[in-house]
Amino acid sequence: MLHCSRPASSYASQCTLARVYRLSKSGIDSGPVVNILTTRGDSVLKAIIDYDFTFVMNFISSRGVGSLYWDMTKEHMGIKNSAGEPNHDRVQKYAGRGFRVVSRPRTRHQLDSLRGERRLKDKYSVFVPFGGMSGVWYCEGYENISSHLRNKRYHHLHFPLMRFTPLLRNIKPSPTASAALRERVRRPAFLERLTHAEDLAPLFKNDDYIGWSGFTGVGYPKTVPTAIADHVESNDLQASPETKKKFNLFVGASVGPEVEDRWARLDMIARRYPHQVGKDISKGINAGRINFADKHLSMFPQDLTYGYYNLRKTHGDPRKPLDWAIVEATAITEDGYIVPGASVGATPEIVQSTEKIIIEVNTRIPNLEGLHDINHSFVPPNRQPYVVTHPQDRIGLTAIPIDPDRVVALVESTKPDNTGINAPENDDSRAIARHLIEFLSEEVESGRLPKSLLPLQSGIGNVANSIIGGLAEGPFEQVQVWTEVLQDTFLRFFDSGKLAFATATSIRFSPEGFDQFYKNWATYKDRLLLRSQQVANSPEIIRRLGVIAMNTPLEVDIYGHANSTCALGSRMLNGIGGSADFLRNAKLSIMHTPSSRPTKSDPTGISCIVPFASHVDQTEHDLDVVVTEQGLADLRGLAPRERAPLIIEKCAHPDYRDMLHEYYDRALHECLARGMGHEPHMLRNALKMHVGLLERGSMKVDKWG
Ligand SMILES: CC(=O)SCCNC(=O)CCNC(=O)[C@H](O)C(C)(C)COP(=O)(O)OP(=O)(O)OC[C@H]1O[C@@H](n2cnc3c(N)ncnc32)[C@H](O)[C@@H]1OP(=O)(O)O
Repeated sequence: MLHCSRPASSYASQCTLARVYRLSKSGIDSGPVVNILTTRGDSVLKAIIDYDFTFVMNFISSRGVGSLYWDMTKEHMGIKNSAGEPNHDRVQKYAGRGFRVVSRPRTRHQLDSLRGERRLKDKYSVFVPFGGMSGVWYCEGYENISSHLRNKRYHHLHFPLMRFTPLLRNIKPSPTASAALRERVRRPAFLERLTHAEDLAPLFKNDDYIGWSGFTGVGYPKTVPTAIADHVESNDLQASPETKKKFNLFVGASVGPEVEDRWARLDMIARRYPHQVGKDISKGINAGRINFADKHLSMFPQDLTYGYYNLRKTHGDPRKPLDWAIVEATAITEDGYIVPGASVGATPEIVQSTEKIIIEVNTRIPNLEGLHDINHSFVPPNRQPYVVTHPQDRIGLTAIPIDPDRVVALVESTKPDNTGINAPENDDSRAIARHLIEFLSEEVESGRLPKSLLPLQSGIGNVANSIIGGLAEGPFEQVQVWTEVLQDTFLRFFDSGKLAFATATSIRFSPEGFDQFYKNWATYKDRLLLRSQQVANSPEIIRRLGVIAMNTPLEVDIYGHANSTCALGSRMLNGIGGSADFLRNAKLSIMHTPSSRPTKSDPTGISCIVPFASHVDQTEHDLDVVVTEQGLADLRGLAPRERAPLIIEKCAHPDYRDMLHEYYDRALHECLARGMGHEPHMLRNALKMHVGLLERGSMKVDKWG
């Protein structure tokens, strides 16, 4: 039973308030209480807005639930609106409910939201209407219901002002669009959603599912993720389990370390799919703090749209795998479509799969309109073929279509992509490039490849850089590239006149490479296309074009199984990336690696040719060629017992060659004697080299035992 009383209100006389009815279960003023306010004016909201603490700025009306300071309410914080005794009994009351009162707001956002005039429908408010409308209405820039509802139904709820202490007025102006931004954003309605990144930061809740644009450290959002990290750090949110924020982060591939590694250092990442590069993120994964699932890059966007990543998500709209997409654009079209930067990655599927979109328009990076070819993702049984028969075929749009109603905020960014220099070439990588160019020349001579080769895919790292650099000086003309990432040496390849056309999903140039690229944009732009990773890495297209795929593993075993991801079978490095998308489907599947790598105690302590790969990403069924600086093993058409001696002889480092031959000979002898000699192993010794590395810092084995 509810009791109703009508207490005198101390503030009723100050405003339009007529009556306060107090409902409580017990009839006394303790326990949960509901105040029903009636006013003399045309709306009760003025009475609420005139109240002198932000605590009571959260209310239920006949139309819905509103909060004028929802970010502070979430943080259990209230701000005094007028002079008075800090231990005032009304403050104590809220303290008893777990709030704390601050006389000075702590963040710029809090200051800003107290600035001068407040309206019910300003950008700091949130209103959840009852019935008939889906979703949350975020005022002004945050609205996601149709504008006629906003304008018509809520018009009478506008309130002209709120009185605040002069100290807190006009602390920070609203963002105004720069001339550069106005030029880039051709849909003016989006400019009305222009927001400070730091105002958005408190909106992200623990366990939110967040997608970012970006791929191999380019085209990722820089400003909002930095503001979120600043908010977490400056408010010391990670110190307590109650305020701690850990997010589920989905990005096409890696992004700049200044954001991703920082999030990892602040322990803000609960889950990260499907590829990453960075010391701190990898440390977080291998220390067990971050759940990472490594996925073929062609499959990640489709799995997102299939709803595989939100199967266990317990909040939000189940049809929307992500709560937020934060994406970088270099321009926005009249239709509100996003023109990405130097990568496309999984952005089309990320914006397709999200409830809310925040766009960072980067006015420092040139508008790259025309560089992209974008497809929409359909799910089976409505999936369409990608009708590409030549690398230069365009099959999509020049910008990423989005639902404009889902765009909740726009932020201007002027931060560059943080790419750093490309891995430098060295003697080993040049030797590998020479072996490969010789092999490809023989293929042309024998008629198995045309003179211009077939479209090339090249991974990242110094070997890939050397191969492409070598091709710039090599014998092949009118070469085409169908790849995932372009590195600096592609500029040399273009400039040599030997590269006719290249398509990828990302351009990962060094800062100097980008300078050269942007300066000479006119000369490159017609010979280049960026596509989504689902198309760039599409098995269907790779197989149709007969791509020549070349990637670096950690280790290859004597039968042709390769490990690209887990050092010593356990320690995750970056992830499989697109290597297996290409190697599984290419016409020529090539893995290149130095034959050995140094450890602290032994300059050749790691052999990249091992008896048994400690983790398998690419299998013997996929690989055609293994090449190291020592030589090249052509495995095509060979059975496992033919492959092993060839790989050891051609590819192993001399420090390991005899040891590996002995392993194979003994394994063969033992397994044939048992009638199980198809792919012979001595299981007791198969990982002995790895154990040696773990225990002694070297893979060298004295005897097999
Ligand atoms: C985005 C894309 O997908 S591009 C397309 C191609 N993508 C891929 O191929 C993805 C998978 N491949 C990769 O990530 C890389 O090629 C790698 C990691 C396999 C090799 O890259 P490299 O630059 O040659 O590796 P690097 O020499 O720096 O070795 C990385 C670490 O692994 C260790 N390591 C390398 N090989 C081994 C090995 N066989 N056993 C144990 N540890 C090893 C190194 O010592 C080094 O350790 P550190 O970080 O403590 O110094």
